[in-house]
Amino acid sequence: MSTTEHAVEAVGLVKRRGGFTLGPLDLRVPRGFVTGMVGANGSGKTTTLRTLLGLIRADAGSIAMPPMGEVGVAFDQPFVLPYWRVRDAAEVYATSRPGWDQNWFDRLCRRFGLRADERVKELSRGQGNKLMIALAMGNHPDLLILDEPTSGLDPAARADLVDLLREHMRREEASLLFSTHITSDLEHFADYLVFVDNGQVVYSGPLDELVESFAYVKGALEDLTAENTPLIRGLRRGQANFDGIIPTADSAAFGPGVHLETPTIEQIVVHYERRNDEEH
Ligand SMILES: Nc1ncnc2c1ncn2[C@@H]1O[C@H](COP(=O)(O)OP(=O)(O)OP(=O)(O)O)[C@@H](O)[C@H]1O
Repeated sequence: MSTTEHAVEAVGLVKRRGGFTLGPLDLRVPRGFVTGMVGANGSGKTTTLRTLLGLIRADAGSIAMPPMGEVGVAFDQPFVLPYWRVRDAAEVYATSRPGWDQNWFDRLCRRFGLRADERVKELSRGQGNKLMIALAMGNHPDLLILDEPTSGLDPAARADLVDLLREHMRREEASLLFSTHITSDLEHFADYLVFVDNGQVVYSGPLDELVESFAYVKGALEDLTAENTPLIRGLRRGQANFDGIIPTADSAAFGPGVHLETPTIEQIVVHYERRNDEEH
């Protein structure tokens, strides 16, 4: 086991796909913590994860991470064949994953409501996701990389998955990197955040620091001035009011009538990604 403080470290990573370029970007996943990855559709989250894992080849950059057999991986496009039964998928994984724990996999299947004799092609999208997660976790990997693990899951199943991942993370060495569009999955769960926008990492660091560095601002249109308007990211003007986010350091530029509050992650992501009204 490596003693470095990062479970994954990529430097100067570049991947070109059609007209899209990912990077150059640096990415570090702290060992022993939960790192969430957010970004708009097409911003490059899946490309980043696949490139880190060597599933697609990087055009430039260096990547340090454990060997594939020791990493638990789940993508929304399954690595399993449609005519396999759940138990066949487990057999294949058992031969390629050091430390495969069949009892643990069976327990995960029971928890997820998956039957060993069910065929992969007969699973719903959510059940397919659960199977991929059970397979990914079947050998208690130190590093889990999950691409949108909660998509397609109903609210109870989502909450249960987050609980399961929390239990997994109690192990000292466990590290988790996962992408999501459901920012509420990150609240009270992720320690670090990687925010990808148009192929670039625009933030990578502690989640708390990101939340503290922005304020959600809401006020009447007459409170907007030539000085404070350019400070607002994702400015949205309604009939009488506006909202957006600003760097916390710029709070003093807004008068007492303007309401400032700690933003949710969703507010940061939504306002960061949206263009200001006048740019539409
Ligand atoms: N197989 C491919 N060939 C060419 N271009 C691709 C391929 N897959 C993805 N792309 C392009 O790479 C870009 C990033 O896609 P990617 O799937 O990484 O985004 P994402 O952030 O995971 O999006 P989403 O949230 O919708 O899953 C997109 O613009 C897409 O068009």
